Amino acid sequence: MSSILSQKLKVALIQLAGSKPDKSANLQRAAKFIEKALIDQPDTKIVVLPECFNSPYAVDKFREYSEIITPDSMSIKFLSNLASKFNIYLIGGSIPELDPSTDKIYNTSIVFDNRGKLIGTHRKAHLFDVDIPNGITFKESETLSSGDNATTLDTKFGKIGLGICYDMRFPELAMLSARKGAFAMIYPSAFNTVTGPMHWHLLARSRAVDNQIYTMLCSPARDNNSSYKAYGHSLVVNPRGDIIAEAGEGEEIIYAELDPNEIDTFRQGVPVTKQRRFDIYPDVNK
Ligand SMILES: NC(=O)CC(=O)C(=O)O
Repeated sequence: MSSILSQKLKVALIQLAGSKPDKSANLQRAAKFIEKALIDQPDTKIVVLPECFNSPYAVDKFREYSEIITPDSMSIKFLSNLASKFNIYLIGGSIPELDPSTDKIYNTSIVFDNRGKLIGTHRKAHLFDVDIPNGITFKESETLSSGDNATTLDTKFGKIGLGICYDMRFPELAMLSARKGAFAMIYPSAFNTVTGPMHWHLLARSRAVDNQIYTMLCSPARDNNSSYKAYGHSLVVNPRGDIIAEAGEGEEIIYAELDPNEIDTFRQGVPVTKQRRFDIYPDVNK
């Protein structure tokens, strides 16, 4: 039986410093860290950047920093060149996207193959609208619109599912990608110092165990002077729910090797993927 992951696969998650007002400087910083990752681990095949890695994560800034997604837009061109230069699949975190046909803004992840081709986008489907007393109030929907799709993409190693940050609280997206055969869910993210300690590890491990796949969460580094204090702790979790790589709070790169054998062995030992009872929950049989 062939595995849903075609080979052992080295990945790098770049926990970049919180983005500064200058978008081009943020892109250059991402380039510097991608280059470092490839020097440290030359056979890295997938690199992940954080949510809003080149723009402030702030409701009143999304429109100002937004880009129309075309081959010539600043972030697309820049990341496409990096992906082909370093021969990597690049999960380009997320950027604020302007849809010119509706004038709506989305929080959109952009993904490139190793030749620099944009192979997919994911618009954050669940907006982070929360109000936790004595904690945090944030309302993305003041300026963002939500995407309407679950996203699963083909790579030459197998399929990956994509979500952005708050999307990981909704198991359905991961479940749909896993059902389509994804070997991993990748979430460019930016939890904060209130919700991070509560749920970050729990959600990453849950989505991995629910589906017996890898999960990767890539956060910005914490900036204590920022109004939004990112949690950090970028993570890679294996299909058994073990954390196999974890960052601290500062700027750093974490590395992991994904192994098809880990998926296959655990799925054979605990065969939940074959034991589902769609007869008793036909409404989730998609
Ligand atoms: N920032 C987010 O989208 C999500 C988050 O911080 C949380 O779910 O907690």
